[in-house]
Amino acid sequence: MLQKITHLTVRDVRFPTSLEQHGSDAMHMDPDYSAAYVVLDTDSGLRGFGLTFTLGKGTEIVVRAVQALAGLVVGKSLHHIVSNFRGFYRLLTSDGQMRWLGPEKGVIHLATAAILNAVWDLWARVEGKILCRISIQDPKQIVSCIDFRYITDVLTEEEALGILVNAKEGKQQREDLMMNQGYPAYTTSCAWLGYSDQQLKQLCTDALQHGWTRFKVKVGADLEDDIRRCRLIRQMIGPSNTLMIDANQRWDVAEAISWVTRLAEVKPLWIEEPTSPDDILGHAAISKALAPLGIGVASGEQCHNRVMFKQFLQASALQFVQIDSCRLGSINENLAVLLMAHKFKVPVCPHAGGVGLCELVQHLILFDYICVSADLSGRMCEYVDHLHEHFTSPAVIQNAHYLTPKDPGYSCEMLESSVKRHEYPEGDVWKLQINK
Ligand SMILES: C[C@H](O)[C@@H](O)[C@@H](O)[C@H](O)C(=O)O
Ligand SMILES: [Mg+2]
Repeated sequence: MLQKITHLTVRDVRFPTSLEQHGSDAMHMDPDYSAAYVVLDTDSGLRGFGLTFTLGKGTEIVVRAVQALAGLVVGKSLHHIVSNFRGFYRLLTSDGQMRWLGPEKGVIHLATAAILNAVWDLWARVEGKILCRISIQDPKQIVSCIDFRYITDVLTEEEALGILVNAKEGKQQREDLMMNQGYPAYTTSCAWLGYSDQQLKQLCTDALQHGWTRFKVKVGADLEDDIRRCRLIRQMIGPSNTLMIDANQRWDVAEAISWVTRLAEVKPLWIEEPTSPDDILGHAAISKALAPLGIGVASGEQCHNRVMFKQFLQASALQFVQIDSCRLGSINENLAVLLMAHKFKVPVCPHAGGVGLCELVQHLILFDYICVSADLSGRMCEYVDHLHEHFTSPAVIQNAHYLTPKDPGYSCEMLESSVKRHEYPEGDVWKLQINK
């Protein structure tokens, strides 16, 4: 069976997380974690599920962008797509008219991610495997999914293949380790910017009891508040646990350096998104200034494509690469970034949280460890404890590690009942909000 894609559905699904300021940071004070949620139907009856993450308003624009791309997908067979996955990636990203809307950035790229995530999910389901196991199979197949256009000055197809072939050694032990112990995670759930000190303390106490050892705190709106909150959390977690801070692009370059210098006393491992996500040289300047303080720079959740990541790496502007499963063009583009990060010896610590991001990115980080980096030092994947109950195969955390997923696919199928209730604006949850 060729698994012909007969239909694409896309829905606007929003969760009112802003009501309790979950997810709030110095630039996004009231996010409603949302998704453009894609379902692909096939003639075999099997379906593929994918999504891209948004913050509420504007999700309808991403939905329209997915609809605009749908004609490139419907009617194709999965067999046809995956036998030339690079070509299919290009088809979606290089349409002679629609590429003007990007290229490979912004709404059109988020839409591409949602569709491609669903295609990867379908592929894994057809093979009856969890997603990361699909890509673990054969290095040649992996590189055939990557579009090397614009990055061959840093990574050629042959080099990529070399990295994957070299990493074959010890693969079984790494797979076993992931099965038994899982992938190390950190939590961002304790210290969103809108949380009170009391809430922060309570959540931190609970997290410590559950075995968390790595914590991220939102900063950037008010320096005195940041000093107080960071001292509080450092005091609670003690000197040997890990603390990271995240400013979500709030500062100019000089301001970032002076602000973070004031926070150096709490010994953060990294400052995340100190300034505009497009300012590669700005990040390089900040990295250079903070290196003597032992603070690295992390970014990636709004780094819009592999070309940007290439330049960040070339300019030594990042010490931690934060791939995102919905910002880049799905697994195809993330594979390119994982391989470039490996070449530059920069650890990958993915962005997750939101809605569905933990479910998706856990597959990518497993792939990274098993097939590319073979290394866990300095590496961890973000975890946020919200909205997992809406998925049919939610990410599972045990002892602050992501356990290897079990069900075939890419783990982002939502419960139909949840989708119905949260569909915007006609779902019950929103009808209630709107009528308040
Ligand atoms: C608006 C969102 O919650 C962001 O604050 C979040 O993705 C954050 O930057 C993170 O690193 O988890
Ligand atoms: Mg962040």
